[in-house]
Amino acid sequence: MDITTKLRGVDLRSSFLPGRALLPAGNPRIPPKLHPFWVSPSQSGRICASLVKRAGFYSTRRKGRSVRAVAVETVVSETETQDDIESLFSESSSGDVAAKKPGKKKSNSGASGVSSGIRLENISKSFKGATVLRDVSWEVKKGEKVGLVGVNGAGKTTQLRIIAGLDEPDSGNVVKAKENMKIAFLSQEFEVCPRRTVREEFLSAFAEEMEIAGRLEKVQNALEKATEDLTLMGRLLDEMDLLQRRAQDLDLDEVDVKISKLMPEYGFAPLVSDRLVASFSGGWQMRMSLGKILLQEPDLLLLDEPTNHLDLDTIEWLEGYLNKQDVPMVIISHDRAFLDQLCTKIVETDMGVSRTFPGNYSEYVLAKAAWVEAQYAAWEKQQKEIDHTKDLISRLGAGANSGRASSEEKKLERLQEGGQIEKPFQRKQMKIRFPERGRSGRTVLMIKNLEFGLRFDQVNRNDH
Ligand SMILES: Nc1ncnc2c1ncn2[C@@H]1O[C@H](COP(=O)(O)OP(=O)(O)OP(=O)(O)O)[C@@H](O)[C@H]1O
Repeated sequence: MDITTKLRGVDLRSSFLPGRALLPAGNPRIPPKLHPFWVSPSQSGRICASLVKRAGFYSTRRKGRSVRAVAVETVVSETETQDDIESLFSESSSGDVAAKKPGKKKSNSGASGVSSGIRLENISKSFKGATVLRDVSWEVKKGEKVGLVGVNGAGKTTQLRIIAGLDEPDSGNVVKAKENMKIAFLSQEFEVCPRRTVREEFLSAFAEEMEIAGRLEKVQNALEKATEDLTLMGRLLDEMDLLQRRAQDLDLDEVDVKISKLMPEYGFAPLVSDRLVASFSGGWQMRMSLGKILLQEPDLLLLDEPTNHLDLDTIEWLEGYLNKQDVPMVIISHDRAFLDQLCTKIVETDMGVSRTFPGNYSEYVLAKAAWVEAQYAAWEKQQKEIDHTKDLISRLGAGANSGRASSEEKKLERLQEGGQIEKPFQRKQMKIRFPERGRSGRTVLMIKNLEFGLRFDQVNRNDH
């Protein structure tokens, strides 16, 4: 039976006034396709007409009496409405604000043995059986800017990904100065949304603050509509109080101030606040991306090739800006001048092994050359000693000198097992020579009476 047909001519808007509907939990007499809202004629004032999609009369028994009731299918189901209201409330309304407070976290500094930043301890990582990192150890502290260098595929990005928790090491630890450390990662692909305005883009950095602001607004709206339901009003007021305390902890009122202060630092005039991100060049989008990251006040900043695709002016701006920050930083860059301007320490990864050199890139190049030289000299000296000992053993042989021969053998064992110095690995430098050639003159190539053809037997051979 089509209940809607039966209702034809009934003006629902005049019959049902805004309000909440009653729910006849699982009443089997209401057709399943009709949403089980029902109101008896005496309760008809409690349904919101704007929500009504279909409705119909039906008979039911209440307290032994047969009553005519109305089944109503609503646009928004009762369950959804109920869920919407419930979604406004925090999981725990105990008001444990401190536990949720970001930025004011309990510091366990010292417990890990790292006062600030992070330390990599014996990190190893292989991909498909190929070892990329072998017992890699180094650290970065507050005020330090570490440049990660190495040839393509040396494992630089892998180290950043392990620090950021995007990859797991096979063995070893990343020791952090505190739990829940905020680690920011600026990669070559700047994370900006082209459809946002500049101000909206910066606002998106305050995800938690924006969530609280949005929830506060929803609770406020719900409160205005809940004037007839005192229980709900009470719950909403409690929720509002909780949210307001969280907003205070997060300095919600300061968000706009922070953005207004930051924009000129990044070169954005107040006038461009409402311009779309899409209308800015890559360099300006990088500024937004970096700005958003630093607005979150990270404990560690990871930068992977930040200067790629940037013009010279923006690179210089970036150098100046990063130089003023004392947040621990790890930078991967093939731009030596950039590393020279910023780095306080260089960590080189070569054949899976890392070595730390104090200073900037140029200082690293000199120190590395000196290290290779010293290492080579030490290796050569040890090789001579090994050869000499071997020679001595073979000459002493058995007999009266056997005692001395055996002590030399022990010495050789010690040299070969424990203290053997590794020969420093030096990559072959590619040498490209362009021989001097005289000027070619005006005519570079002249072809005269050239003929070309194939013999019949050659054509046949090619066919097979
Ligand atoms: N998820 C993966 N699966 C398989 N191999 C990987 C994976 N990630 C990295 N590798 C390999 O590990 C090695 C190190 O890669 P990584 O990106 O860390 O090097 P890189 O030093 O950053 O190189 P580049 O300077 O070219 O960016 C490379 O040989 C790479 O192919």
